Amino acid sequence: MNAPVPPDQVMIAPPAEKLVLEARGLDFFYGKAQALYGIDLPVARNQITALIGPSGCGKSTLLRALNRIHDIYPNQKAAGTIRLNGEDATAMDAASLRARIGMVFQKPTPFPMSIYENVAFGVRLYRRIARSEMDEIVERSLRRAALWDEVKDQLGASGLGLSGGQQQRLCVARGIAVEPEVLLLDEPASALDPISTAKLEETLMELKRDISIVIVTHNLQQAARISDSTGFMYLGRMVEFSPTPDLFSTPRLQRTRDYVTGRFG
Ligand SMILES: Nc1ncnc2c1ncn2[C@@H]1O[C@H](COP(=O)(O)OP(=O)(O)OP(=O)(O)O)[C@@H](O)[C@H]1O
Repeated sequence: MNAPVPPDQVMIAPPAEKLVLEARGLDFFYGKAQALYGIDLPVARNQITALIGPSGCGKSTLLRALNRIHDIYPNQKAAGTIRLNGEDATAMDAASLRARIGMVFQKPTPFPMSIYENVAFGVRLYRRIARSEMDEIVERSLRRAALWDEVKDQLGASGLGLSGGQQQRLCVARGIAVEPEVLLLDEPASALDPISTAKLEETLMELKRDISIVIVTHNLQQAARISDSTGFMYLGRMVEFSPTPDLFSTPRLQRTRDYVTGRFG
């Protein structure tokens, strides 16, 4: 008898009723070059989902596809299904989609305007509201991003004058001010010192009560510390997706084991 062939993919997804966002069979192309192959990504509500994998495996591409950033590049194309709270996200217009799925990038990207305006700007794109209500939204968002105490006396100062860690939390505040259902973060701590990283991680752990989070990270300890589920990607494929403790302590596939034990990557 032949030995059983090991599976080339393991997917231990959260129960369907817990999913807020779900990608299925997602392919992505930069011109003729295919960067994602049939990706399945289940994102559970009020959880942190981490994406890990070696450089170039497609983690950023996957986040960008979920946020439909490729819409502005004529040669980039995604195919497959993406459902957001049961709705077909590929049929939504990009602006409404981005109000519901926010994104924070690797480098802090505050706008060249005041701290207050950085947070208010996105809200104004979607709603016309009175100044007093905007003040409340700005304060609430800065509090939830754990930045309020550090900036409450300088809301009129430029966002560019903050430290890198503060700028990144400002970007989180900007991202959550529009109250998205999902927040995508692409290596948000890669430019931060350990103290700012710890603050950002605490912020994310707090935020997940209200917002579902997907985070790309190269820092395996960070994924293990803060996430509930982890997806390991390799060469544009989702190789193993499991509850985080399982993926790190008892990975099913050899390739995942090699990566999480630092044998390659
Ligand atoms: N703008 C682009 N045009 C063409 N190919 C691209 C572009 N951006 C990324 N790619 C390719 O797509 C693949 C996936 O890249 P991606 O940046 O998504 O990987 P990643 O896992 O996020 O890497 P890293 O961890 O280094 O950020 C790579 O082969 C990369 O060269």
